[in-house]
Amino acid sequence: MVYSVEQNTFIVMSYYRNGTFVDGAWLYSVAACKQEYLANYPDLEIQETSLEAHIRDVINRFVRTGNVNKGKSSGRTAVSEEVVDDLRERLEQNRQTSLTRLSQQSGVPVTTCHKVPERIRAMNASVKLLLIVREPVTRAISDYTQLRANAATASPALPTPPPKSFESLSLFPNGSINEAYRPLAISIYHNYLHRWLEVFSREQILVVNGDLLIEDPVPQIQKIERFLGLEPRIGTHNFYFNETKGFYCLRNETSDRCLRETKGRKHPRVDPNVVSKLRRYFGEHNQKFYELIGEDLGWPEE
Ligand SMILES: Nc1ncnc2c1ncn2[C@@H]1O[C@H](COP(=O)(O)OS(=O)(=O)O)[C@@H](OP(=O)(O)O)[C@H]1O
Repeated sequence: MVYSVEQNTFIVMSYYRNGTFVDGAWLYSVAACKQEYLANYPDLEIQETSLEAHIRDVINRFVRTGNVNKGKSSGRTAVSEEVVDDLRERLEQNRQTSLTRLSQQSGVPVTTCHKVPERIRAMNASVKLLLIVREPVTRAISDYTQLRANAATASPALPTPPPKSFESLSLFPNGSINEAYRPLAISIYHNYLHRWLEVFSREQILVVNGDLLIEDPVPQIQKIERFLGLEPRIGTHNFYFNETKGFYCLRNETSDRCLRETKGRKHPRVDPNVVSKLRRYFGEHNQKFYELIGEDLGWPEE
């Protein structure tokens, strides 16, 4: 069966329109999209299983290329979370991969990341941005924990090699720091923030302390409300500490809701000497970051 551009466009719109926002994440359903498609095109004879496969194809293509139909691409690539995860994984597997090669493998143009601030300004020059940062070593361990969890679930049918420790990925055998290890590199915040400050004024960006957001969310959310010029509505009555999860969860008149399991994973124990070494390494980078934001976040340097 050949689908028209109109039908494929309908599929993409229906798929995303029927998404639901649950526990801080968007969930999409092929089944809901299929039902809507069948209701909209009742006269077409179609096998439901082949329609499901087609919906998946169209969505994958759309995510990969930004197009609903096969054929010549517009040259623009939609960089979805999946694409970012794919890039990360490729880098994890082979840290020597050049940007050019990575770009060829993934279809993401090398310059795409560099253009994001300009593209956002082109969309809305007075946009307000939130930058949530955690102490860089904790962030790196969080990132490592997430990558390890993703690798374990990626292909459950295949035997996975035992995971490497955070220590062995962060340090070379001679004890020097592996600066190319992505979870560490991404924690050097000034490397990224300066691009945004070339495009947006400092007043347009609110830096939120992610560690305080975890410990005591209400004051941080209230800061965000003020920054966004929203009517103050959030208070302590909106949160309760969930002992099982070990994090604050949301509460309103009708329900309680925690962030999903992938948020707030237990981190592995990391050798305190390695943590100290990494904190010393981040010291000068943190100072550069503080200078850019005009605020000292007081992250430990040992
Ligand atoms: N209330 C509440 N519940 C659960 N988790 C919370 C909460 N507030 C902040 N956090 C922290 O959010 C971290 C995950 O957010 P990320 O932005 O790193 O997630 S992701 O990379 O987009 O998946 C996640 O990091 P990890 O603890 O390393 O899992 C949490 O510490």
